[in-house]
Amino acid sequence: MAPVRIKICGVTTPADARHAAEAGADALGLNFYPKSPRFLTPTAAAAIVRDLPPFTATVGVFVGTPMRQACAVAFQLGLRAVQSYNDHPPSDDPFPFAHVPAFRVADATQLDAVRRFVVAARAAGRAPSAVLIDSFVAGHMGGTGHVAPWHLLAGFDPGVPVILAGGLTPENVADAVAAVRPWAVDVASGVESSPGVKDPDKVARFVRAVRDCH
Ligand SMILES: O=C(O)c1ccccc1NCC(=O)[C@H](O)[C@H](O)COP(=O)(O)O
Repeated sequence: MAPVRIKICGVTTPADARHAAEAGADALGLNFYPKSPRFLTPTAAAAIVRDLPPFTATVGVFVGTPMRQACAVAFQLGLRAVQSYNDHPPSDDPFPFAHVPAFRVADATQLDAVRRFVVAARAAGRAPSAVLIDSFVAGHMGGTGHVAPWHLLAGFDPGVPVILAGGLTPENVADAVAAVRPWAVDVASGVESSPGVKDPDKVARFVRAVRDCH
């Protein structure tokens, strides 16, 4: 099995970000959603990006932001990817950024919507680089700590890589990988001591747990 990639989402300080990168995270999420406890201004995000080792990917998290505007922030900061929560394929080409639409899933119908999104985006020449599947919690866009429906996701193949998010922790991530076989895993609250504050020990244990998956 190819190694499962790891994104640590919602880092809020250069020290937390650097530690996650040094612990072995492949990617870090920088959250630009003002209602999130993990929210960053572009200036604060720039300080984080500047301080990272060279080979760690940075992903901008945007909720309801027009793609053109999200790409402008990504361009300014030199981000690798744009994770978006818009409900339809972008009408602007996110090139040169990897586009990762995020979906909050509670039932099988919503997985059909993910498949349809990928087909429509591909037909428009804007296939996503991956899709992020998160749990559905009414009134919350992400970072909820609630587990996604792994049983629905086993064998789910939308035609692009799947990033599994939602309620992952150092303790349950190996079971999640065994059940879903995702291309990557994503965690925010499960490696924190309080909202927006990463716990270095939890981050290191999360990365080790994923690296130990076979
Ligand atoms: O983390 C947030 O506060 C957040 C708020 C609004 C939209 C997205 C958000 N996070 C995006 C992520 O990719 C999280 O890692 C994902 O939702 C999983 O979070 P968690 O269940 O806390 O691990």
